[in-house]
Amino acid sequence: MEQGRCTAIVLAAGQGKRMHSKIQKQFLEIGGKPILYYSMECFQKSPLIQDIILVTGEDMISYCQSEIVEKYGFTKVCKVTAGGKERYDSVYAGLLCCQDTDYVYIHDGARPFVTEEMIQRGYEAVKRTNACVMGMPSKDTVKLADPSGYIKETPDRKIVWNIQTPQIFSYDLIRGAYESIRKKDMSNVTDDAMVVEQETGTKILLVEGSYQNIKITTPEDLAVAEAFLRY
Ligand SMILES: Nc1ccn([C@@H]2O[C@H](COP(=O)(O)OP(=O)(O)OP(=O)(O)O)[C@@H](O)[C@H]2O)c(=O)n1
Ligand SMILES: C[C@](O)(CO)[C@H](O)COP(=O)(O)O
Repeated sequence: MEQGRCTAIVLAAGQGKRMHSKIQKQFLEIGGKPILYYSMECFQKSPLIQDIILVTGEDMISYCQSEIVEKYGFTKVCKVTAGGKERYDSVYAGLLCCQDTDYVYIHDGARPFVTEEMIQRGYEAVKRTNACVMGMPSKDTVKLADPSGYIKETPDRKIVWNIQTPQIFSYDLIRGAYESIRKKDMSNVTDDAMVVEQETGTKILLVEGSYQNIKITTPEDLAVAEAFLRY
């Protein structure tokens, strides 16, 4: 069976405000290498991925080119491009750079623990469904709050998942969904699945990621990440 062409869009244009560090978190080091290095390395190694588009801040493009792409030999990178103010602006910038691709893996550069097995699981799922996202069943009980901070509802934990990246879609589907939603208010959009949910009738499959596939967001996540590297 012919293999579909896959492009990874790796997002590294965020400011990392919740990390409170001088350097944007994706460039902070864990295990002696930038956080961004680890997911780039995984997509570089995966035989399923043909191209990588790295999205970063306008002022970090030349740094990424020399200190990430060239330094670590990420030969699959076909474009380092400027992102936008919000995550969804950066995703859209990445989508505009895709060429002749069948599937896109949209991945947070702040999630260093993506694995080749996850990329494989995502590929098998997206070929069947056109849309899938990595996640894990919630280990905690989840409450929905009312505007005053009281519990409004407790969803059945058996159907609650915490969502991760990569989020994987057929290119035409995600590009069309983004084109359509960009004309509207996007302020509630926090992941790519939401764009497909809101703009299309496509059912999106939940695929097991891993409990290690954390998004490095706040300072204590750095200690957890260092521990995972030694694990
Ligand atoms: N305008 C943006 C915002 C986020 N991201 C990327 O999207 C991923 C997930 O976003 P998040 O963890 O929220 O990163 P930041 O926006 O950098 O963090 P914060 O919200 O704390 O500022 C990160 O890899 C981040 O670099 C991006 O490419 N462009
Ligand atoms: C896409 C995401 O990583 C899924 O959990 C998450 O929604 C990104 O949110 P953030 O506020 O941009 O970190």
